[in-house]
Amino acid sequence: MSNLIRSLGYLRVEATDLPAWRDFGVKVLGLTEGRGPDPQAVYLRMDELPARIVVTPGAKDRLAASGWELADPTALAELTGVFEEAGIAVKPAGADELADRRVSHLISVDDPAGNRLEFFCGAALDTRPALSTTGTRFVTGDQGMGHIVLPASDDAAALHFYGDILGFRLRDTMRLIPEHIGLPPGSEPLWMRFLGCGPRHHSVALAPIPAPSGLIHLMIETETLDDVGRAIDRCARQKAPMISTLGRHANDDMVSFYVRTPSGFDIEYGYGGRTVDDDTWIARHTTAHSVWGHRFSGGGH
Ligand SMILES: Cc1ccc(O)c(O)c1CC[C@@H]1C(=O)CC[C@]2(C)C(=O)CC[C@@H]12
Ligand SMILES: [Fe+2]
Repeated sequence: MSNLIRSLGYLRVEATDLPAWRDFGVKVLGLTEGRGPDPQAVYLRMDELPARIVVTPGAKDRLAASGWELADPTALAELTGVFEEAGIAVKPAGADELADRRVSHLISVDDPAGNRLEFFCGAALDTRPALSTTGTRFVTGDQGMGHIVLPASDDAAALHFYGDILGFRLRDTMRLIPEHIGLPPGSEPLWMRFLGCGPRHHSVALAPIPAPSGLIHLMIETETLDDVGRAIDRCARQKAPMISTLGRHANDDMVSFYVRTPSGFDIEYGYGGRTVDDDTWIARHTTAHSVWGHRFSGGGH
């Protein structure tokens, strides 16, 4: 058990259509375009970090890596030791990768399902404020940039890696109905695991749902409900494919909707998620994904 990771820091996405991503990020999501070392990349900001979503040109649309923030080089060295003890291959970063990500220290590993994770500290701060042209403000800080849902077919292996090795805490479990995720009825029970590393209810969830892009969704959270309502209006205006209605999740209380990105995974756009205290939190188990709403269409979920 390490308990060294503070929050979700950034995502690196490879995409085939960069102009579509710039428009989607800025005009639909209300993110702010930043500048960075790669003139071909699209840097999307939410706060004082130089970028939270970095989109680089690629032959395929895929999540290249999620980046997780640690407090300092001591914590990162400790985590490196935890991986080595567990027999997990650690790839140190070269000077080019550090410069590209604007962090002082970085290592990367693959989880048991093959999802690439990067762990970093010493992120650069951007002195220019991230002023969204849509007026949107995002909830980040010690809650990080949001949460991600990653594909993981082996439940026990995923729980061991994220729980026992990374030290994430299991915050909730949901039983999935096979028909809801496009599988034949009556097969084995399927579990979705929600884990957290800080005050945010979950920073990562793991689901046995295949995802061609390597990501099921990224959740980003706004400061007001009106920010979510205005984003729904922008989806309609920009013809961005909303794949769920507005709803409130049963576990983290988030009021959100889902929209498809140009890379085929989804953004959950939410407001009002709960924070938890590890000293008093009790992990529960549910079969209902929402208190109301979240009717999915189109995308198959
Ligand atoms: C159930 C739930 C609670 C809080 C969240 O932030 C959250 O994203 C979810 C899961 C939504 C979930 C999904 O990501 C993939 C497709 C799923 C499994 C469905 O088919 C219903 C719920 C969907
Ligand atoms: Fe989510």
